Amino acid sequence: MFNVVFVLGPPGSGKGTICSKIQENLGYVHLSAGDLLRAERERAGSQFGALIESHIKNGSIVPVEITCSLLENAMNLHKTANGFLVDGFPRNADNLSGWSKQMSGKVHEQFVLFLSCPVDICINRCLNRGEGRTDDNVDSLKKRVETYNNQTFPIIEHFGKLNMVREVDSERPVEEVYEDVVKVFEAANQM
Ligand SMILES: Nc1ncnc2c1ncn2[C@@H]1O[C@H](COP(=O)(O)OP(=O)(O)O)[C@@H](O)[C@H]1O
Ligand SMILES: Nc1ccn([C@@H]2O[C@H](COP(=O)(O)OP(=O)(O)O)[C@@H](O)[C@H]2O)c(=O)n1
Ligand SMILES: [Mg+2]
Repeated sequence: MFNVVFVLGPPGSGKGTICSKIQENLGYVHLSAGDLLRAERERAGSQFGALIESHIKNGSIVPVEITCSLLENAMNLHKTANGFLVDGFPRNADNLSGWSKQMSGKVHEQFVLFLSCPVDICINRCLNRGEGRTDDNVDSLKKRVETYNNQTFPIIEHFGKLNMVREVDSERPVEEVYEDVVKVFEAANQM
């Protein structure tokens, strides 16, 4: 049974930044759904490259069968991890139902880390991220924020009703955000 923590929040809220610090210090393996999709897009011989790129540019969500299989394959490469940080997933109802279908009985979902940050700040962070991503431009960001508001936030609310959401204000400097995030992990694991 793999321990899983879902990490959600608007684009640019700091999911990747915080996950890499947790991975470094707490023995969880960071799996970014976006990074896995970008790697699959680049993989020679992938039949999904063009489909993935069109979703990424449009800020829409790739069908779960693709994303969930990438996540499960990556988890199987790290069988001894303390747990997995599943970053940027589940982002819509299709993601959630596909995950449940494919992963139930194989994973224990510990909690959802929700990094909350005002959207205007998030957009500025993305525009200054400097990773050369095809979706870090004003047009794509508008669509990504719309997708977040209409599809992802309802998923966070769904987990909220199950008392699974741990919200941390990620508008603050990284060190302060991280300090609070560590407390959440300590409480969950009684470290
Ligand atoms: N707490 C923070 N304060 C200021 N900048 C941040 C903070 N967290 C992340 N960043 C920066 O914002 C950008 C987006 O962060 P990232 O971790 O990629 O977010 P996400 O994965 O949620 O899109 C990066 O350039 C990162 O260095
Ligand atoms: N579960 C997911 C995660 C990302 N994606 C796609 O990948 C894009 C980038 O996701 P990301 O997690 O790397 O973006 P950030 O929130 O880190 O900025 C999203 O806008 C979607 O198009 C997806 O389709 N399904
Ligand atoms: Mg990210």
